[in-house]
Amino acid sequence: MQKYVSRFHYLTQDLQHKSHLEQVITACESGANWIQYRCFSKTEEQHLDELNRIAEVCDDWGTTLIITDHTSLLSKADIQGVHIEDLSADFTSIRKEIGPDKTLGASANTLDDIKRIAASGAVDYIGCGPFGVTLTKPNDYPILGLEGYKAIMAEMDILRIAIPIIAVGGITAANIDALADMGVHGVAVSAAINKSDNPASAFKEIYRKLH
Ligand SMILES: Cc1ncc(COP(=O)(O)OP(=O)(O)O)c(N)n1
Ligand SMILES: Cc1ncsc1CCOP(=O)(O)O
Ligand SMILES: [Mg+2]
Repeated sequence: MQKYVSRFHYLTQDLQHKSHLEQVITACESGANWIQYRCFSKTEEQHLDELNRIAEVCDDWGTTLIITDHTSLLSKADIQGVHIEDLSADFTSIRKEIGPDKTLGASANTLDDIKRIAASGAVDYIGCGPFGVTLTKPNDYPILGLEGYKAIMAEMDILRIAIPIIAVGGITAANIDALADMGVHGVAVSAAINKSDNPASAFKEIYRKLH
C-alpha cells in the first residue's frame, strides 16, 4: 500500500533549553504536517510519557507523528509510524511486527543502501544523507552534496526504484530550491530550525520554499 509521505519532515532534538514537547508545539503552530520525535536522552518510561503528550498536540493539529527507533512504542501511543536509523535493520521483520498501516522510514547513505531497502518492499520512504555538515548526528559517512543526490536520483530512475527520498543532514532554507531541482521528494530538517534564534520563523521560511 502506497502511503502519503510529507515533503517536509521536521525532527525534534535533545536540547538544553527547550523540551521536545515545546519544539513540537512551535512546529505545529508554524504549520508542520509531519514531525519525527527524535529523542535519545530519556528512559523508556519518560520517553513514553513525553510521547503521549506530544501525540495529543499532534492529534489536535492533525500532524503526522513518527518516532525514531523505538518500534515498541508504536502500539502504546497515538503515532503513525517509526523511522529506523539502523542501516542494517531487518525491515521485512519490522514490517511484520508493526503491521501494514504504520509508516516505516529507513536511513541510507548510498545507492546500495537504497537498493537493499527498496528491495525489501517494506519501507515507505528513505532518509538519505548527509547532505552537508551536521553536528546533530556526526558520523563518518561522506557528504553527498547536490551532486550526490543528482547521481542517486539518476540511478534510481534507471533502476525504476520509486521510493520517496528525503534529503537529510545540514540542510538550511538556502538549500531547499537546489535540492528540489535534484528530484528528491522532500527534506528532513532539525538544527537549522531548533538552533535558530527564531525557530518558528526558520520553520516557516523552509515551509514556504517547499509549498
Ligand atoms: C527523515 C530521516 N532521515 C534520516 C534520519 C536518520 O538518519 P541517520 O541514520 O541518523 O543518518 P546517518 O546515520 O545515515 O547519517 C532520520 N532520523 N529521519
Ligand atoms: C537524523 C540525522 N541524521 C543525519 S543528520 C540528522 C538530523 C538532521 O540533521 P540537521 O540537524 O543537520 O538538520
Ligand atoms: Mg544511520
